[in-house]
Amino acid sequence: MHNELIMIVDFGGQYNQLIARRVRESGVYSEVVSWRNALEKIKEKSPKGIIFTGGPNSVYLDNAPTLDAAIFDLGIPVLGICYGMQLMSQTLGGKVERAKQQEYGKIKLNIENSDGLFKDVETGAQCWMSHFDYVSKAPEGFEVIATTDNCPVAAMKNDAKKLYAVQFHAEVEHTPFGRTMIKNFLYEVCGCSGDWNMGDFAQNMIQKIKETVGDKNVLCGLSGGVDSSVAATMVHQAVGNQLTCIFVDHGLLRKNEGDEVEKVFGDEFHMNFIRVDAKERFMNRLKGVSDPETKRKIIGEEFIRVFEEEANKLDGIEYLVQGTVYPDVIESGTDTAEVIKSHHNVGGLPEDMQFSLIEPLRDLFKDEVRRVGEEIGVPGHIVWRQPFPGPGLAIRILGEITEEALHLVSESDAILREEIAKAGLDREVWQYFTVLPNVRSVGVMGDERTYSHAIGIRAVTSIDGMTSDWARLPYEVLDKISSRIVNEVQGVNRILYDVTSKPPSTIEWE
Ligand SMILES: Nc1ncnc2c1ncn2[C@@H]1O[C@H](COP(=O)(O)OP(=O)(O)OP(=O)(O)O)[C@@H](O)[C@H]1O
Ligand SMILES: O=c1[nH]c(=O)c2[nH+]cn([C@@H]3O[C@H](COP(=O)(O)O)[C@@H](O)[C@H]3O)c2[nH]1
Ligand SMILES: NC(=O)CC[C@H](N)C(=O)O
Ligand SMILES: [Mg+2]
Repeated sequence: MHNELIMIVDFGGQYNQLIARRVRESGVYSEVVSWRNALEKIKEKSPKGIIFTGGPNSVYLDNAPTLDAAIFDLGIPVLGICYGMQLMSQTLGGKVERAKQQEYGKIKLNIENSDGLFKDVETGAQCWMSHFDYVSKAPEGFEVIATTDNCPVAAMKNDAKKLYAVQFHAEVEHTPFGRTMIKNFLYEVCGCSGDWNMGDFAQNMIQKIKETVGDKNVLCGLSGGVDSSVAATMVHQAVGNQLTCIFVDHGLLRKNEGDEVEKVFGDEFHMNFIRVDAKERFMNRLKGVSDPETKRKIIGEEFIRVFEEEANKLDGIEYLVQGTVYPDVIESGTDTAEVIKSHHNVGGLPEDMQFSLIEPLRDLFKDEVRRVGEEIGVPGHIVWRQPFPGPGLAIRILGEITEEALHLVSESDAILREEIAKAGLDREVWQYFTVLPNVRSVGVMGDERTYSHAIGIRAVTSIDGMTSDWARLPYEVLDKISSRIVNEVQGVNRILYDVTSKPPSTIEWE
């Protein structure tokens, strides 16, 4: 029942879970642990290999994250990436310094030895770098296996001790041979056989949920979205009727969404389903609030209060299931990563909550959740729905949420969705919606001056929501959407198209 495991030691880098998913994609299970308790966890779980991530610190400064050198004597293969390589070097007697020439972006890699780690990788291949510091001298016993024009040790290894390290980020898409290299580490170095896949993940998780829940009852926050539908289906397969799903209509949903969700869950799913009309209480609490983080925290708390009230009407509810996914966790801030925005279901949770949480998808990215959904039989039209954030239209209205603002956003959004569907782009574009930036400008309609709202269109392509690019919607489609919105939604006289990627923007505007 126990799968081969690769342990990923987190030093606070931006792409840590990307490493985890590359490993999983290659057929080996992986988990991320903080550097603070890494040694203990590694001893407890005996992984087949260890990967050190990148991180924002410099290894030679006081208080930089570090590790007991004993980790290198366990006989378990280690791959250090960026900060991880620098830490390995310094700990084992090499030298790390601030580079005169920092490397950021796409860089050519000169490979000097292509056995093992670089099997099937051509010299001169492009890799992606992001560092100020560099290894100026490899530790004794190490062979330099790659360089770049500015970096004398871009990769190094000590075959006898099974220690490997690279300065570049093998986990990002911009290092095209990264997947091959990670596979080489797993299969050539660690000797993994590849005994893991998404189907196993789902079945193991269902078993684990069954054991955790026992004979207690469970509530699930169900939005009708991808993540909570997949989570609810897993829990339903684990404990059947002990599960009750609660769908909160907070008045911040898209046009007709409440009725559509109720219909789908009534017709296609055979779970206990309750729809709660909570518009008034959400609107009351949000009155006069315009700060984005305050909105998120209020919404996060109010969701829980609604769940608690519903739980008290039922018997023996101990657990709350949420469809939390990894980007919700990392963007809400962790002990090593910065807060980008408090997702209502993680950073927005109140401290005094009466439930224990069950979040079966917490370590996964959206595209992985979709694969799990397909494995366990969630209908395609739900698995491939575009994401919609829990705080809903509240974070697409900049400033205070009023009835007028809600009307402008939901009506314009309905037009946008209709036109995207008509153009057959709804699978191609990852997420698309309108926002109310809360600016007015002058226009002329029917020979009269107007001073009305602008509406922004946001449409992005993405794989996992962690990074995204603006979608190149055809001009004709944009034209149609623009003219329909200004004609059909009173109070709008200007349409903007958001042409920023993430980073530096985020997908939502708040
Ligand atoms: N209207 C709602 N009613 C009940 N629970 C909700 C609601 N909106 C969000 N949640 C809870 O918060 C979690 C996070 O919301 P999020 O929008 O990220 O996921 P989702 O709605 O399930 O999927 P998607 O990303 O496809 O929209 C959900 O999985 C669900 O548990
Ligand atoms: O359930 C959610 N609760 C939230 O508080 C939240 N904030 C953003 N999102 C969704 O997450 C993805 C990444 O969004 P950002 O680039 O705006 O951070 C996008 O798909 C967003 O729609 C949220 N989902
Ligand atoms: N991306 C990283 O891991 C960076 C490591 C270190 N902070 C440097 O700048 O060199
Ligand atoms: Mg949602």
